[in-house]
Amino acid sequence: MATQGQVITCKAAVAWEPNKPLVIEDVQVAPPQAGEVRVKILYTALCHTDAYTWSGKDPEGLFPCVLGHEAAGIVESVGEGVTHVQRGDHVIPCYQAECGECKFCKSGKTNLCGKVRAATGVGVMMSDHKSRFSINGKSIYHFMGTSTFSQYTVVHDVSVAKIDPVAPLEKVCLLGCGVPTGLGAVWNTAKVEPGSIVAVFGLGTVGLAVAEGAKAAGASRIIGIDIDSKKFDRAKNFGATEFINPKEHEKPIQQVIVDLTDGGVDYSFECIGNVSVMRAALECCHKGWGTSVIVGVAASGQEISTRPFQLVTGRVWKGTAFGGFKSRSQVPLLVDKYLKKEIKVDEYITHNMTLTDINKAFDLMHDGECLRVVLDMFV
Ligand SMILES: NC(=O)C1=CN([C@@H]2O[C@H](COP(=O)(O)OP(=O)(O)OC[C@H]3O[C@@H](n4cnc5c(N)ncnc54)[C@H](O)[C@@H]3O)[C@@H](O)[C@H]2O)C=CC1
Ligand SMILES: N[C@@H](CCC(=O)N[C@@H](CSC=O)C(=O)NCC(=O)O)C(=O)O
Ligand SMILES: [Zn+2]
Ligand SMILES: [Zn+2]
Repeated sequence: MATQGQVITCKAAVAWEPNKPLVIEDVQVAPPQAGEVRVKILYTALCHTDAYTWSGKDPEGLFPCVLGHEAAGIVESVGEGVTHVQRGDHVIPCYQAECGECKFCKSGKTNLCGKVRAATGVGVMMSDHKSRFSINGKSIYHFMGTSTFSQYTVVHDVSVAKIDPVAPLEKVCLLGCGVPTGLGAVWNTAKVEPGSIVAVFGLGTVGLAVAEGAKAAGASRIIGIDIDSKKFDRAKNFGATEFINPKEHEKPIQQVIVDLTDGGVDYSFECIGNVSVMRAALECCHKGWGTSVIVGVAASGQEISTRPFQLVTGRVWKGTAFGGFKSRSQVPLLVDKYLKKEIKVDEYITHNMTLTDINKAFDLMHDGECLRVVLDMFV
């Protein structure tokens, strides 16, 4: 039955309130308006940023909403004026847009895009400042411009990347967030050179992707740091060469690392979202040139600090969003790299479940064994 131009009623996991179990609801998804695309989401993964917003600590978290931003699907219909994708295209929704025309996109200095960010930060579509999701007339907010915990979602056309239809959607959904973030933090943000010494704080999906990216960049030592030593064995397969558990040391972790590396590392990456660790990650960098990249998302109200002397003496503190990748143009290239077996993706998927099990899937994320859970949206 043709659905184009019609409201679609489908299943979605709705976050009615912070921290309350998500509820699988029948939601109405309005047709895409001009400059919008309605996507049938086939697979979505869960990212810790979904859990962060759900917790109520995200200043941009609005409820009720449909969370989710790491997914893959097929275009169901497009609104007026949309030319770069059409019905049937395989796509990855991109929480970081790329319009190619705004001040940010044209700067050549950042992957951030300004076109729809104000609207996506308040859970609505740009054209009319309204949501396309509702339940019996009650409006439900969008999230990160993606809302992939729904069988159908509406995104801005600048927030969707067309990919090779050969790619398995149940795998490449991961290229919507965590894996590109870690790889790009190394390749685009830090620009790690061959022979570098790298420290990775936090060996979840993002930290492992940092290790993978650092190995590909030719780093000579990749030091993995985690408070859970069970993470270490697996991290070897992603490129980490040595491991430190801060709990097993009396000295501050930055001092332990400085002592082990003749003065500090060339590059460090914080992949946790803990502001104390962010400080340690900066301070374990080598005087004169060491660069630390903040990747983890810290909750509202948290602040970073260090002695300014750390920066005066040449250390550099940076951050990265989506690993600095320009989404619409570079996500398809990452898919191609996966198809050529140049980057890992399957290895980050530890669990496969269904949309109905989404609350169990979130529980699993606290399990030390879990990296990414992929949900099949239509089982
Ligand atoms: N900047 C960006 O564009 C993005 C940021 N993120 C953020 O990256 C962070 C990491 O994401 P995932 O890898 O999925 O999370 P994860 O929870 O799977 O991994 C975090 C790891 O840090 C370890 N850890 C926790 N506290 C620690 C401490 N004090 N010292 C050392 N290790 C510690 C945990 O044992 C775990 O292995 C999250 O904050 C997430 O929101 C995720 C995607 C994109
Ligand atoms: N709303 C949050 C912002 C959290 C954040 O920093 N998000 C990252 C992506 S995390 C993905 O899993 C990001 O890319 N930020 C840039 C952006 O434009 O949002 C808060 O206010 O804490
Ligand atoms: Zn994410
Ligand atoms: Zn732009």
